[in-house]
Amino acid sequence: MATGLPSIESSLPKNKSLFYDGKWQTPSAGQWKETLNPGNGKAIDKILQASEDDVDAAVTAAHKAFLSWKTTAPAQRAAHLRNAANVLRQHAKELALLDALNTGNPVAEMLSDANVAAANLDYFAGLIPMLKGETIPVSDETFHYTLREPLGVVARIVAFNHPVMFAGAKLAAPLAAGNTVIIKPPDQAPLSCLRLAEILADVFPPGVVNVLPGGVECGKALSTHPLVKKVTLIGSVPTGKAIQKAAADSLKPTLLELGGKNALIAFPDANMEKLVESVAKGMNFTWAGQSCGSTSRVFLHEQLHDEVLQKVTRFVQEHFKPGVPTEMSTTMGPVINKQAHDRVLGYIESAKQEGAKLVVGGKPPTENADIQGGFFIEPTIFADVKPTMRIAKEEIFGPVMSVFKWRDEEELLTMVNATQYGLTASIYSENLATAHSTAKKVEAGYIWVNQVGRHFLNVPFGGVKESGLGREESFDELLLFTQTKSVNVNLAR
Ligand SMILES: NC(=O)c1ccc[n+]([C@@H]2O[C@H](COP(=O)([O-])OP(=O)(O)OC[C@H]3O[C@@H](n4cnc5c(N)ncnc54)[C@H](O)[C@@H]3O)[C@@H](O)[C@H]2O)c1
Repeated sequence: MATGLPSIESSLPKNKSLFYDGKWQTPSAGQWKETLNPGNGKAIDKILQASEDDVDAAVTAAHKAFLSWKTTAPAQRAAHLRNAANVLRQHAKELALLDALNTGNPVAEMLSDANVAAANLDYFAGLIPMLKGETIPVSDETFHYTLREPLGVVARIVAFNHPVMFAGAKLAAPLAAGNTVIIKPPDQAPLSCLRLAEILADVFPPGVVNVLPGGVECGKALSTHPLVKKVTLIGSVPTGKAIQKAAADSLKPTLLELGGKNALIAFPDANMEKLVESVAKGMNFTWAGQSCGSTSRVFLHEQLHDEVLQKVTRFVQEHFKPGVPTEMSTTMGPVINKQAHDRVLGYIESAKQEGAKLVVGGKPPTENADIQGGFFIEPTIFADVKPTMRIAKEEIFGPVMSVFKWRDEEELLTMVNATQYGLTASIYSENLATAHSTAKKVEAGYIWVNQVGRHFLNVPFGGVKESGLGREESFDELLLFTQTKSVNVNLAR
């Protein structure tokens, strides 16, 4: 085990069931699901799964807790959130180790995840005093004002690529606004969320924070339960659509952070050194490309195409080597499971058949004996990609980069916007007029200029088109967990 990290045994959660009403509960149906280590394909443990009845019991408890949490003084709510942030920071290493073990993402890169969640808790704690209403002038005989009120029980369903970062960070805004929360961890990687429930057990009053491991049944029950007043998802477009439909029956609002097929656009005047590193890093090969924001479509102007492609290939070969995820020296992990492995290899095969040029990778690695049995795929780059190919259009969620060559700016923008997705985009140019005018024309919710991949708390994050609904990581997110009540007072004597 690498220096500075706790042991895996001491990090594992002791509880493998459901946490609600401030206690570990025995589920009604007693269904277990095996959870795997994607680094070697072996089972780690079995986790109990929440059924529809369990969801009902948990929501009822969370609703009861809501009735007192919503009237808890703002400063006191903020203190709870800040305590939670401190607890997360204290446990950052063990949580990183659990996520490395259970998702395959390299531990060195996961060390910041609990800290990002903690930063969100602190940020939203700080915003609580900003949840103010307004006075509205109408006439001399009447007085009008608004109150910002919480919604009730909020369900937050999260994806597998950063479990504890998503679970911890996504608690913050709804709790800050006075809602209670049920987290549904990713079914593939629930361990760090169970540990999170253990370490936060005494931080909040019973029923305020609840964690229900489970699969689709649990997610569906949360989306339809009448006492769940908002359902949110970090996940794929098809799941987002299923949740939206399920929530429609009770007119539940949704907040959806979904997939992406994001573009990185390089103009001829881009800074070569910055560009090469960003093309390689923007693909997030470290976690096998499994990030919604990965710039998986790279549009290189013909003047710099060959040089950039050659340099990026070298950079990728030097910097991303598949290895054991729980080792600090590892620079690239596997995909999450066999199904994802087969899907990504299927995309690689389709690209070859459709005439794209395989530049590097394209197969499972064979040279490292320590990772046999894991779901690894070499970092893969295809050049000569055409907009009609499957790898140009569909989210692969694997370590596969598609490189396009462009000449004409209008054609470039048509290609960039020819996708159902619209999450992120990155623009490289030393000419700010070029960069800003391109930023206006690209159909994406979050755009980087001369940088890639970074999130900035306080700057709204979210997608357009089918990449999602609503904005997070900002004041907008806080408001999305409130509703306005208008009070109209008659002043006539
Ligand atoms: N926009 C973002 O911020 C963001 C961040 C990370 C990942 N993602 C996206 O997430 C996807 C990968 O994650 P995934 O494979 O875990 O996604 P997924 O959609 O398969 O699952 C996400 C979550 O939804 C649950 N779920 C599945 N079907 C459901 C249903 N019918 N009703 C309710 N819940 C249901 C799952 O159990 C899981 O917890 C990619 O598309 C990726 O781009 C988006």
